[in-house]
Amino acid sequence: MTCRTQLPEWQNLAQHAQRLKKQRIADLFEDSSRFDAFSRPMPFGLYDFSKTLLDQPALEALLALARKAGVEGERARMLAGEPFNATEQRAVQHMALRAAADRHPHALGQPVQPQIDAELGKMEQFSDQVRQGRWRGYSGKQITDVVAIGIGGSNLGPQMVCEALASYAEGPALHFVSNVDGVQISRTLAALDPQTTLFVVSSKTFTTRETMANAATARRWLVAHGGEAAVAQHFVAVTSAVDKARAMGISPDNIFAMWDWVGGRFSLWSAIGLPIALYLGMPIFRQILAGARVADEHFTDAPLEQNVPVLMALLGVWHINFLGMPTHAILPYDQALKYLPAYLQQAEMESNGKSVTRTGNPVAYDTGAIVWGQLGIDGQHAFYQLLHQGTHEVALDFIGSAVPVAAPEGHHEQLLANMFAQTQALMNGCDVDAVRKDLLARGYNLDAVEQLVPHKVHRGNRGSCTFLLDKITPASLGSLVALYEHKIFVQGVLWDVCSFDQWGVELGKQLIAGLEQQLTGTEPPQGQDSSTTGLINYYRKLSHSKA
Ligand SMILES: O=P(O)(O)OC[C@H]1O[C@H](O)[C@H](O)[C@@H](O)[C@@H]1O
Repeated sequence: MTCRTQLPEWQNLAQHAQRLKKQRIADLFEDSSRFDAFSRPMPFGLYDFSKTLLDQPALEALLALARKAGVEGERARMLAGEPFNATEQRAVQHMALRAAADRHPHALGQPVQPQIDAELGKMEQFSDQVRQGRWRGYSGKQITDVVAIGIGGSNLGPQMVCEALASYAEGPALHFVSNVDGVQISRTLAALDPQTTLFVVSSKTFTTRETMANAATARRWLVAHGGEAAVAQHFVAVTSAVDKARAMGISPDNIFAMWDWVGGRFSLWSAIGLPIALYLGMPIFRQILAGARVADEHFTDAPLEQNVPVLMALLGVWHINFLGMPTHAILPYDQALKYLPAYLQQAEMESNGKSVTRTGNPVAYDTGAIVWGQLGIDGQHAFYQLLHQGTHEVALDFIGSAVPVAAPEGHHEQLLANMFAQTQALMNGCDVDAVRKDLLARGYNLDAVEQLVPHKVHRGNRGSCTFLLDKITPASLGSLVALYEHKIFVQGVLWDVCSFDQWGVELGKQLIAGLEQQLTGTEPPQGQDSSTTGLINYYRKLSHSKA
């Protein structure tokens, strides 16, 4: 495969970028059809990318790159269950988890639908039992609280979804524990009754140290109150390493399977979603899957120029590689989407934060966006100053919903007005003349006006995309998440990187055991750099003086 930067399509895009950098986005709106040309219906909503520095020739050049990179062929390979995760020789079949009955997905030649159906059935049975009070704890009481223990892909998806759809909740109270910092599990357990608490230990590998430490602490707490026999009624596991879960004393009946053809950060649709089913009920979980399926069908069937995740991916490449904007902020204007930025941060950065191509050659261009963000309305009072007047340009996704889930009179309009106002202010800015006029009208004297003008000018021309969902529902949420998943896939193809492995997280993990030993040891630390030695010694001095 030719290096991307040597493709005529890539070079053509560089020329378009040079041309457009002299252009103002606001001026592109002189074309009265701009909104129609640069927005698309998306499942359960509308995607507006008209407020970006893009015109029709540049958009066509981006689509040409997508064709040249073979997005459609690669999509077919992934869907066919080929070893698309090449460095681990695994299929990539998270779409199978929500596939229509007639799709018959395969992974490496093996049908996967029977396993998926069986696990969904098991989730249904178990979550119904717990929610209906038929599943009893060791003293015969119903379950009132579920503690979901897991980290990364085994935490972020369920936590994001449960927060988003909390208004549908009518099951047991739900608590998430991910951090090995003992404060989190201690505080969680302190407020709970062991007789009525169920633990869901989620870990694809069942080796993740943070999760294993938290599970062990929870287990000790339970056993101290209810004895060893209580584990069977109070612990369930979700994992692809069934043997390891059994070794923790969890009964095979209480182990929910996942598979190596589902990446952790794409796994909320599998039994990793068990906390969702317990909290919201299986019918809601199935609606989430159904919404994602609508997005999958859009992704697989819509032509590239109408295909929202393809357009999202292309815009990302445009911003990063041609307009020099390496960071991407996710700005939800809906309280429900509070944890979406954190969720997408893992999904995107762990997938496409790579610096070699699929054949192992160094890339000659930037990959994976640096994803960050938080609820937009809070961000306005925190970091938007930099978005409006800072030296960095940031790619921005504003996400709101037309119909609120619940809002006292006037709140939702105010929220949406804020979102639209920000996108306008960023794009239009406020030039010297407008600032001067405003200050004079406010009665400032001429000297003060001239001093203040440079500080108050907003140069504008800062683009953004807006996702306007009809309403946050289980289906629309499932669809939105699936659209971002597909964006990640397309970007991986455009950048020619392996999006479905994460070797970069391993090295740090390997060093932990040795360091743990040295922290607790008394011999002078061996084999460390002087920085780490100094830190260990400082820690030891304090921890010994505490003792
Ligand atoms: O589900 P687990 O095996 O416990 O893994 C939890 C997480 O930890 C790893 O370090 C990876 O970076 C993530 O991709 C994964 O989701």
